Amino acid sequence: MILSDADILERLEAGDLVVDPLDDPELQIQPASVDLRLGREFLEFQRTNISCIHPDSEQEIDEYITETVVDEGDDFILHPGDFVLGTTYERVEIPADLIAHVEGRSSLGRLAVVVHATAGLCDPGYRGQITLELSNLGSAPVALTPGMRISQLTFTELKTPAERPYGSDRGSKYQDQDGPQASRIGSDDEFGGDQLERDG
Ligand SMILES: Nc1ccn([C@H]2C[C@H](O)[C@@H](COP(=O)(O)OP(=O)(O)OP(=O)(O)O)O2)c(=O)n1
Repeated sequence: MILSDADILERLEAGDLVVDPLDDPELQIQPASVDLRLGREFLEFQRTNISCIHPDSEQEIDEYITETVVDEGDDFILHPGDFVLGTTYERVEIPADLIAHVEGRSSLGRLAVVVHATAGLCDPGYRGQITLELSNLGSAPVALTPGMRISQLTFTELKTPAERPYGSDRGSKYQDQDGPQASRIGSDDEFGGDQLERDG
């Protein structure tokens, strides 16, 4: 079951679902979602210097990325073909019996701005800001203003609460993330072909 505006408000008031800060609930709580705003930090990917990223090398990923913090009153220009990581301004806490989906807003989709390239799921138990995978599929640069409502979160109730919510085991690489976080796939417990060869 997907939560409606009334359900969302009830869970926010109960305190187990957190969206913080929720400065303008009337504007941000939509019929069945909560609009989240864009933060000021961005991780940009260099176009040169690295010929190939090996996902199990966090050093290569970190070398390939630079951080930009947009000054108050300025915009971040997302150029055609760009892919950057942004962050929601709000921090969320998802209780063990809900799963949240990050969706783009139609108004930005109509400008060819995609808010999550692949991953759009916030696990039961997840706490932190949400990293946005921003890309511009259009042919004109688009100015993104920190504070603008950029994405929306929908909530689905699980049949039973998760037994091992996010944060309760040794995965959970992104728990309590603050600002955009680059891929930490290299921290996976089991990674790559060696494991497959051993299994085979
Ligand atoms: N666009 C997104 C999608 C997810 N998340 C956060 C909330 C998720 O609960 C957490 C982990 O997401 P995934 O399970 O999709 O990621 P991984 O499987 O790569 O990480 P882990 O191994 O930690 O589960 O990251 C995020 O910040 N931004």
